[in-house]
Amino acid sequence: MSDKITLLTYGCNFKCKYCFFKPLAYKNLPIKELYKIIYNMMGEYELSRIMIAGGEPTLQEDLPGLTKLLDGKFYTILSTNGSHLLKIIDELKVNEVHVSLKAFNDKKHKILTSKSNNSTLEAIEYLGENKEDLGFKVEISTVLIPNIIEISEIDKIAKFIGEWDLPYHIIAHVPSKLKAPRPTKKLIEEAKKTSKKYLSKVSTSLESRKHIKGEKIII
Ligand SMILES: C[S@@+](CC[C@H](N)C(=O)[O-])C[C@H]1O[C@@H](n2cnc3c(N)ncnc32)[C@H](O)[C@@H]1O
Ligand code: SF4
Repeated sequence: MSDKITLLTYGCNFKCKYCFFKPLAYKNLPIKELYKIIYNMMGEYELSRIMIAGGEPTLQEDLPGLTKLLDGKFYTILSTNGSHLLKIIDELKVNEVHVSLKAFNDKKHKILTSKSNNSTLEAIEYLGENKEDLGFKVEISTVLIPNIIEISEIDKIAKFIGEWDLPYHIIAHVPSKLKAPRPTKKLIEEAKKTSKKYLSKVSTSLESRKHIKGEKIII
């Protein structure tokens, strides 16, 4: 049993063609009730880390309130597409924020997600400029998709975030809706090598975050 759970929030403002998030059903829970469930699980399962993802968690009105309730009791990681992050950033109480930048080229971004990357780039710029004063760690990530988001795009993203030397995580595409394959180990290693030209901290899904098949907790 892992010490980490992922809270999946419902709804998203992007329509990423490759997104593997498939909500089958959801419950509308007041944050205090949700917190009570999590708190009870903490004792039972030795939980210490919570990832808040989705869907797009920053669209949930009471996300800052939830992070305040979790603050100090759990190590909390927010996973976001970054587009609404600046609207709530001052109210968040989290330990890490992971921003996924789907593409640097805006035309590509619009084709892939249905939205411009302007607000995500703005959020990353803010995180970079203020990284010493944020009070949480930051990580930027990109899904490497053969023939769609390739080395040239990773190179542009790494160069952009290189200005602030933000930690970068390269995620291997998991085929779901989009019929593109998984990148090969060679391609992932090449993407890492390219990013290392600009960044001191680059990780890939080859090294971390393996999803354990069949292990699910549903609230
Ligand atoms: C499902 S999203 C939820 C959080 C937020 N909406 C976002 O996009 O960052 C969580 C992470 O999964 C990644 N992701 C989504 N579909 C994927 C796929 N088919 N293969 C690999 N990663 C994927 C996203 O890029 C993001 O980094
Ligand atoms: S922003 Fe995140 S949740 Fe929304 S469609 Fe894209 S990958 Fe899926």
